[in-house]
Amino acid sequence: MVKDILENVQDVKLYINGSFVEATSGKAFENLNPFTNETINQVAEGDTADIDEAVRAAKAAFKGEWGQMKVKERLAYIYKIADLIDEHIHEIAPLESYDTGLPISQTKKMVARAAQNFRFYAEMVSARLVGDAYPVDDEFLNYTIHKPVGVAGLITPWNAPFMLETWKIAPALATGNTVILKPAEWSPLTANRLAEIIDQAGLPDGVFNVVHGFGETAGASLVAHPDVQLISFTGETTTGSEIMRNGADTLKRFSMELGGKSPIIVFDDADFDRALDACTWGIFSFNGERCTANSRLFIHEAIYDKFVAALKERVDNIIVGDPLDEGTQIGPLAHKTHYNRVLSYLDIAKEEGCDVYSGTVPESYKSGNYVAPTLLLGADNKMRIAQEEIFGPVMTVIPFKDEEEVIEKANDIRYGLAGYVWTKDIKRGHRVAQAVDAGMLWVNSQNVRDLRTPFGGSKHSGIGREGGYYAFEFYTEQQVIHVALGDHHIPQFGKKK
Ligand SMILES: NC(=O)c1ccc[n+]([C@@H]2O[C@H](COP(=O)([O-])OP(=O)(O)OC[C@H]3O[C@@H](n4cnc5c(N)ncnc54)[C@H](O)[C@@H]3O)[C@@H](O)[C@H]2O)c1
Ligand SMILES: O=C/C=C/C=C(\O)C(=O)O
Repeated sequence: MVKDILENVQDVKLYINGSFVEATSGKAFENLNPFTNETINQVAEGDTADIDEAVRAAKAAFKGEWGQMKVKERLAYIYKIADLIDEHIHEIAPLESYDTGLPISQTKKMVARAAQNFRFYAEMVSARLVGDAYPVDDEFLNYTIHKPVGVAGLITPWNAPFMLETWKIAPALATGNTVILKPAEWSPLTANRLAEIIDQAGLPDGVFNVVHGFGETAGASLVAHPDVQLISFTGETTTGSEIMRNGADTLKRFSMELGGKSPIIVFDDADFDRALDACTWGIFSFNGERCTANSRLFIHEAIYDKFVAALKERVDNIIVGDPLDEGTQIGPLAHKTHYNRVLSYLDIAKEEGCDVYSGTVPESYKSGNYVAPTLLLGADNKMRIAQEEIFGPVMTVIPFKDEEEVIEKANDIRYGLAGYVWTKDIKRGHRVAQAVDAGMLWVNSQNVRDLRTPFGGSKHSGIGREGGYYAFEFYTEQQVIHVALGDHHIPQFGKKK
């Protein structure tokens, strides 16, 4: 069945105003399979004209049926999308693996999480999208309501495309906005599948639109469009800055989920085996292309040798393979360009004096974008390989002596997305977690998500938060209504005495 799905992948069109259409320019770009670097299909290359068309449709839908719809009815569509995703996991997950190189066992879980994103926001909106009341004695009742903002522009990356797209689309739609998604150009297949699912769910035309294309053209036009009220962006830090510059003239509201170089700190009293499991999973799952990956390991000097020996054994035994094989733990990186960038960091590591320890890639996979799981040993936090986001299955390993030193080093970086602390000392666990400058910390755990909590980073890792109530702050406009309950005093300007 999977073979049939992949052999029958069609060219991808734009989804605008309820129809699948070619780009206005007639142009298309090639989509490659990271496993073979062969062409999968052609993708319609949207640009300014298509963004204009999509914005027109989204604006009309917002003013029309979708904007007028009762909340219960709107949320029924959101639940329907969740159900349809669940029904089609077994075809969406292989498409995602085919397009990105992510192992199928992991994409299956991510697709299930995507369905959950829709369900979660339908529940959040029905139970929690409430305003506040501010009675003022018997003079006023002031209260707030949340209104959708309008047309939402969502710009997403290729590293976990389906899950990250739905993490934005679900709250944007559930709160009543209309949406234009600009997916990453390296991973268009499942965004297209989502358009088909949303079409099947029967949402009114123009409520959800997908414009494929490049960041510099389609993405930039979406950011600059005066009728797009907000941009939620996930991607690289430098792209985030560029987008903020380009959106300044039209005063866009921004949510920025950006890069990371997150520390995992393992103290000598940590549960050794669990810390080892978490540390390996945290850098090598998603092929290391995870924003919250623990890409900097700080390991206490008393257990450094033993922990590194155990890590090497894991690296030797990780199953590098075909992303569509159930047993595969690491697949090829999403694109040749990114692969070359990640490899360039292995050269930099050698130049900076690290001991580069890599697993192996089976000979039969040499045409894919495979980077073997790699440890950069004997590193110093000042090195480029400790400061820059590599975004591959590569972990920088740094020894430390004491708590004060490790906190300073963990924070000596421009990023602040996530962090992980391993210790059996509960006081130290809290203390160190609170001292790390990052948006999200986990104590004695890998990156386990709770959709209710604020997701996002500090410093150069982002602005704002997604998740739970935090999505309401971003995707809705709070309006306050002041109602006089009696005849309070009004100054009488210009009234003759
Ligand atoms: N903090 C988070 O939640 C989070 C989650 C996932 C990924 N990321 C980060 O994303 C990066 C990897 O993703 P990527 O390489 O796709 O990022 P990227 O910044 O290159 O691209 C992301 C998206 O932005 C678009 N884009 C590029 N230039 C644009 C422009 N000038 N105007 C508008 N849109 C533009 C791209 O086409 C793509 O859709 C990593 O840095 C990773 O850490 C962060
Ligand atoms: O690449 C960014 C993805 C972040 C989300 C997670 O790591 C996750 O939710 O598992």
